[in-house]
Amino acid sequence: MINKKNNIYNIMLIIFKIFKKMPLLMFITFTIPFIGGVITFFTYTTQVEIINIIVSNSGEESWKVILSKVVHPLIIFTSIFAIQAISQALTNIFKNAMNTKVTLFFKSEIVDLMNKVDYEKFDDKEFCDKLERAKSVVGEHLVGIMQNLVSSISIFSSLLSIIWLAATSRYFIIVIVVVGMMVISLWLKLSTEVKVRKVGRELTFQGRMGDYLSNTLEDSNTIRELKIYNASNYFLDLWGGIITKQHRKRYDARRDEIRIGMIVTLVQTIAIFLVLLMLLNRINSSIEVTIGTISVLFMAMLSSGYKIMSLTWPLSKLYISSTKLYDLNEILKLKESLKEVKNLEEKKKDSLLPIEINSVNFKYISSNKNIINDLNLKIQKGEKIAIVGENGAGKSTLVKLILGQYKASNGEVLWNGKNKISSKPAVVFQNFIKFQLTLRENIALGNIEEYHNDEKIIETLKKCDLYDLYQELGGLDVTLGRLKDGGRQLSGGQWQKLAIARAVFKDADLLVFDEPTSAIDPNAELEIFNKLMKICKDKTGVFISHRFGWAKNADRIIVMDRGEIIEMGSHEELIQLKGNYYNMYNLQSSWYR
Ligand SMILES: Nc1ncnc2c1ncn2[C@@H]1O[C@H](COP(=O)(O)OP(=O)(O)OP(=O)(O)O)[C@@H](O)[C@H]1O
Repeated sequence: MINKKNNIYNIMLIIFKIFKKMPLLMFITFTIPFIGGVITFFTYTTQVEIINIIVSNSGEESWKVILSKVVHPLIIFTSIFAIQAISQALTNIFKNAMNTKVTLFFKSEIVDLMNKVDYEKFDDKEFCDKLERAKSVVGEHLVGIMQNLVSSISIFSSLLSIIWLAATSRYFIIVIVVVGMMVISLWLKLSTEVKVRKVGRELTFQGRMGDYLSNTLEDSNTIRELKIYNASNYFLDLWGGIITKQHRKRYDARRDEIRIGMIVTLVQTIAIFLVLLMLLNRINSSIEVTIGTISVLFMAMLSSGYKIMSLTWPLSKLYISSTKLYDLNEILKLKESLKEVKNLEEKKKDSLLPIEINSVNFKYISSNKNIINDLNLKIQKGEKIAIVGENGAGKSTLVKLILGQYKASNGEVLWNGKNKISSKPAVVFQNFIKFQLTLRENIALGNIEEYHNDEKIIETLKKCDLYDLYQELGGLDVTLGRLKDGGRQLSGGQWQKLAIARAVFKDADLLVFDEPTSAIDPNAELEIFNKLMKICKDKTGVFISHRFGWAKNADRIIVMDRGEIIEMGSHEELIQLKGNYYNMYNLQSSWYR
């Protein structure tokens, strides 16, 4: 049984996914450094050849004759170096291309999942945590993983070239000793490196805490307050305690590393000594073993120590960082299971109306009580409905059910007689988005097909009281917000009007406004509300607020309390009823008198 949390399993899974997506690019990116490393073997063989030529001719020939004999292997030697330099440059080019594609691929997979998954999933804490961790992997983290993979391949293949060189001695036991030395040293070094890194990771919270305390201690405002309470020493002790603890843990981990480092050096020295002994023993009995082979293999084995050290670095990093790949794999698995869920295809001609809510109960995943209780409501085509009620009454939840974002726990919601929503209404949410894009984009995102329809955009701006802003900006393509240097800052009210304009631009037959005027001052509020009523003249409008003043002009006012509709009717009817609406209306209107 495979442990799904196993780091290596998760790396393999991600590599497989990347390979499926971009087989050629991945093949090239991994193959070039591999070849670059393996051809080191030919630098060794030419070195062997050069040394052998020099040794065998040193007594008899003049230096010019020797030089003429080594010219050929020297040319091969420099050509291999040139090929390795080119392969290095090519690896960097392909690596960068692959990093960009990999980031784009996984990011779009996550965004796609977020679009497809039921809205309710975002109330599931476990899902949200997993999603956050998966998102954090994509980008820098994944790029780091790919870099480490490529570096590991390159170093690993250069180690292979040493094994290949050992194999040329035609003495099998030498290959075993060389491979054994490499495996043992790599395993020992890798296990300690992983241990040290794990300690580093465990210390990240302590590190952040230490930084926080250290910065706090140097902050003049904090010093002022700590001085009053005479508490600086407490903070100093807290900080001192943390850094001493960190130091001790790191020291323990490093002490192990030194011990293992000594064992590794011992293993390598013994292996080199053994190989040397075996080769010297065969020097007179075989033509395969020459001074050249011995000296080059000796130097190559010495350099393998350094290569193993440099391989443990990317490998241990790869191992540690791949713990996060588990979350990414889990999220991608969920995406696979949603493959069948096609993005809602907008059938603009399909009307959503009337909307019938029949005996609906609703409860959030994270809550154990009903937020909507046995609610019945019918919204007719062309109606303007105001939903009012105190904070937490369930107004926004009811709207989420109307929008089809959440499914009723009991009962049914029908859109034009169907239990599935087939087109999207236009909505202005309480926490609307301030897109740091141009004025045009902020409106056209409501209906991207009309992106170039300047006339319609300007008409919408006029309807939503934003024509002055448009004139002041001098065009539709001016960037809004803080992101761009010189970008135009807007007030909260202006941003809210933009969100309203975006919804109006959509041309939907149902418009929903969840607290559409909360950021707008009371004087402008009534004006905007009256405008919204006009905008919705031929449409159906659902307005939510816990302010009662502007609901007067709605065809029907729904008063909610604790998930139930407690009163329903026109303003006049509810005033006559002298119930909750009457009391709250009078109370709120007294604030403005
Ligand atoms: N995602 C959620 N998970 C769990 N409980 C929620 C969630 N969203 C809202 N609630 C709870 O449901 C109840 C109704 O919230 P809702 O937002 O529908 O009220 P509201 O009438 O729109 O309030 P307000 O006027 O403050 O916006 C509240 O008790 C709230 O805490």
